[in-house]
Amino acid sequence: MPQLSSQHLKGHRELRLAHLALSFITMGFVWQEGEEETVKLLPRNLAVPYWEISQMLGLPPILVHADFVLANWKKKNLNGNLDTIFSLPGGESLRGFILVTCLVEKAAAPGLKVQYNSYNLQRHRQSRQEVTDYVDPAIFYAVIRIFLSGWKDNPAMPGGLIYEGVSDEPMSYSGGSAAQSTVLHAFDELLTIHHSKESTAFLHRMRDYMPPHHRAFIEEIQSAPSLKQHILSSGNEKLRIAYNQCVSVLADLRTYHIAIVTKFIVIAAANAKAKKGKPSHWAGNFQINPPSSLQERGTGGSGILSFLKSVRDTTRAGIIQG
Ligand code: HEM
Repeated sequence: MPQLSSQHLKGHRELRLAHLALSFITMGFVWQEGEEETVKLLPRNLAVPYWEISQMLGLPPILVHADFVLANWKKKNLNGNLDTIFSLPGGESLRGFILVTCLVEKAAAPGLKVQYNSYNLQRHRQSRQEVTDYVDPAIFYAVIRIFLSGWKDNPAMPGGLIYEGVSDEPMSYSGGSAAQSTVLHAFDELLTIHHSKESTAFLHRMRDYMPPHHRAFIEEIQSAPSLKQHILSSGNEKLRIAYNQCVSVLADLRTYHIAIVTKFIVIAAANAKAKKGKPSHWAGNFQINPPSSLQERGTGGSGILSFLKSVRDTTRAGIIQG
């Protein structure tokens, strides 16, 4: 592959498309042999343009949620049906995972506009239910997940990755995760939800994987006068009830997400372990060979269930008592 030049790219859209393309090529290159034969060096013909484009966009040189989901869709036909632009192994399940997550983002958009209310969060929850319809947990666990993994806090790549022609020192970056989605960060800030120190540290680190203007949007909500404080000092019962509804639905959404993660990771891990080495060790066309380094951790690198439960519980603790 010749070394690509980033000089001819014009405007934000072309840069985002280039980041998306190089991210998919990089994840495919790094994880093509599974977790056993991981590479230690990204060749310069890939690393140099990837680094330059990432610098221009203020994004890290790894696949992020803003690539994988937010930029990776196109209209399939005039009816507006969607398709992904780039793919990795995982077939229809991968397509379902990307597009359903994309629809969850879309469902959240009205909630991020001024008419913030619990109805929008309900819609957010409904669209998430489709993950179970379109994504096979066995394929998600054994085939898709590894390609979203990063080279930070990952025992399969403890030394990170050298970006040849950029630096001689290896660099470490977390993998793609919906924890990098702006949506729940924005809801948390709007409702003044305080998570534990450890969870906050992880979630704030995930903000470094967002496009800079997404991060700025969250910070702007954070620095604005507190909605919760206003409700508390107003003594207005209707406002308190409306606020509490929002907090409850956000906590319910997180409970639902925990159920999804249990199905797609915890139960899928147990099933994969039980089948290991057996001839039935196939899901559709894909052989089940799940990465062991990801058994306990999310692709973003978190210790999964304790983190998700803590975040759900601190959300619920935001309720204003009457
Ligand atoms: C098969 C479906 C899904 C699985 C297996 C899954 C798994 C996970 C895992 C393991 C984490 C922990 C962070 C990490 O280390 O990556 C996480 C966090 C998170 N996920 Fe998902 N996820 C799924 C679908 C979604 C969807 C559709 C969304 C919606 C945009 C979403 C939003 C989030 C958010 C916002 C967090 C951060 C924790 C929080 O704020 O509650 N996830 N997910």
